[in-house]
Amino acid sequence: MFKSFLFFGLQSASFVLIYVSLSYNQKPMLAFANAKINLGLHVTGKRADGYHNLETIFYPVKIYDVIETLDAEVLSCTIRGTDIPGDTKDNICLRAYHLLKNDFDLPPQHLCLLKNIPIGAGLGGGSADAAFLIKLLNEKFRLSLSNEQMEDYARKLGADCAFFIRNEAVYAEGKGDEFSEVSIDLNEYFLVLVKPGIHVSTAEAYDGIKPALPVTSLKDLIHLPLSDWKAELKNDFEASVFLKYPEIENIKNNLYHNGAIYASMSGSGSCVYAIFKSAVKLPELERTNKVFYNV
Ligand SMILES: C[C@](O)(CO)[C@H](O)COP(=O)(O)OP(=O)(O)OC[C@H]1O[C@@H](n2ccc(N)nc2=O)[C@H](O)[C@@H]1O
Ligand SMILES: Nc1ncnc2c1ncn2[C@@H]1O[C@H](COP(=O)(O)OP(=O)(O)OP(=O)(O)O)[C@@H](O)[C@H]1O
Repeated sequence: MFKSFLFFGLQSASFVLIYVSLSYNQKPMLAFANAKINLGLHVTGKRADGYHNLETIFYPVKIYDVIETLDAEVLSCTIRGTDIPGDTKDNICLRAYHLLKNDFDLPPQHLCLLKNIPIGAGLGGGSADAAFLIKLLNEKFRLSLSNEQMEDYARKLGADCAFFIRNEAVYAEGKGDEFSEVSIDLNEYFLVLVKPGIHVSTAEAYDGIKPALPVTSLKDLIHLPLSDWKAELKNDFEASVFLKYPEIENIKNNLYHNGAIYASMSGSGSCVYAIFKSAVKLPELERTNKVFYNV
């Protein structure tokens, strides 16, 4: 029910954006920026630049923001949907525009963002918006940037932003922006995301971590059968975040109780995802959380 409502909402919003574009006599330039989850996450060391080294598998999931860019007299940005904390002028979409504008003669744009991906959830929503806008501007203004060049721009905006340029499952290391191929496909499973009403700050979550080298790298662990992931695949953020917010651990336990093959917090939280063999309905979790089915 929620999913069809969401689908209808996104569809109608897209039609409105397309209608606005056409009435301005412009080709509609829309992007659907999806979220990600982390399949395992090891924080392996503290870096001299204040960031942390990590290893993780990024996996794209089907929850979307919608972004449109329109020619305009002056640069502006409108946000609809979920409220984003902070000032609109600091939105990462505007930062992405300015980054490209430094190197290319871009005309002013009106950026429209329909925000749907939960914020402070470990789903990389802000990073996705920025990466998809870079791809959109590259296409609209025929900048001829390669994926590598767009990844270099994205890296400047956020540690996990570069992933969304290619937007395929990858093994990531370094700050989360150095990639190698990994062959993983969860299409035959039913993925569920649970977002409690808790906002976890990424910087704070990193502060709560004591980095350590893993006994076995995720590069190897990820090839274990899915049934072994529960015992082997860990997210290092869980210990400190669960201590502060036991509700998040309860969600993970509830998902296992309901038959999940694997459940984990994504990134620095607060979102928890679960992999099921087939479709499920979780009314108990829906009472106090936002639940996204079949993502
Ligand atoms: C937790 C993850 O979602 C896992 O995928 C990401 O590492 C977060 O990446 P992100 O949101 O793109 O992070 P950024 O916006 O670049 O950084 C936010 C803050 O998180 C901390 N940070 C982030 C990434 C990283 N590898 N080490 C860090 O210590 C830093 O304090 C930084 O100031
Ligand atoms: N377009 C945007 N969408 C979401 N957040 C944005 C955006 N632009 C700026 N921000 C700021 O970024 C912060 C969180 O971003 P984001 O949603 O990427 O974090 P997250 O859900 O913790 O994911 P992750 O840590 O995995 O990147 C918000 O507090 C908000 O102030």
